[in-house]
Amino acid sequence: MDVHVIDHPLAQARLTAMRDARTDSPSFRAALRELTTMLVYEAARSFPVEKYPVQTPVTGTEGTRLANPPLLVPVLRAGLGMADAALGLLPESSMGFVGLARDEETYEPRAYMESLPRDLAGLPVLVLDPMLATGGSLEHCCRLLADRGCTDITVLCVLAAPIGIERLERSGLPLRLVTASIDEGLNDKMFIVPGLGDAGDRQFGGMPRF
Ligand SMILES: O=P(O)(O)OC[C@H]1O[C@H](OP(=O)(O)OP(=O)(O)O)[C@H](O)[C@@H]1O
Ligand SMILES: O=c1cc[nH]c(=O)[nH]1
Ligand SMILES: [Mg+2]
Repeated sequence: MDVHVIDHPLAQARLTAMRDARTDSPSFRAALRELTTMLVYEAARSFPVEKYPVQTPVTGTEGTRLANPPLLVPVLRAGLGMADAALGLLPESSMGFVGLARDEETYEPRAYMESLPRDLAGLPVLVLDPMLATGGSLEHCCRLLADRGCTDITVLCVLAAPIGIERLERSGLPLRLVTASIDEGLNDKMFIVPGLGDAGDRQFGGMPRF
């Protein structure tokens, strides 16, 4: 599996703001939006393009556009904070939604929402979820996509734990990963260390569980 870490100084500065426990929800959401713009920008570097004629005020020339804009799939809740920034860079894209909540005892994902096109053959998908911890949630999401015929999945994360990356690798699913960091590991509650806490709660409120 191709894993790409975005170590640009501006991306790392936004990530640091998100890690900082003193960062409040509005600033956390702003840093996530800005970091998502950078992750999407880098992930899109390899997207196929097509040429088409455009007229400038001076003359005719050749323009460039994405040949096949991806479907965007934020994983609720935490991925919602990446959706608007991704759509801003990819305005031609459509959006599907997957709602998953990790069980606090088994750490397995519980699916509560799924709104996706029935047939994803030929359509690349950009999955948005800031956290790859055990990998259960993203494996579940990517399997839903592959079951609908998707063969080209890019997962965008803020943080990835090595064990989660290994799980996605073992899944054999057709995906690549773009992340701002590969962290050290997980604690006994399966939170990423050093991490940033619960990405959903830090954006939208909730009780700390780590
Ligand atoms: O790799 P995993 O061990 O499966 O953990 C990662 C998942 O945990 C978080 O969601 P959470 O279940 O906390 O739901 P939320 O977004 O509603 O907070 C996160 O956004 C991922 O989806
Ligand atoms: O560290 C973690 C692990 C899973 N989900 C989160 O939001 N944070
Ligand atoms: Mg959460």
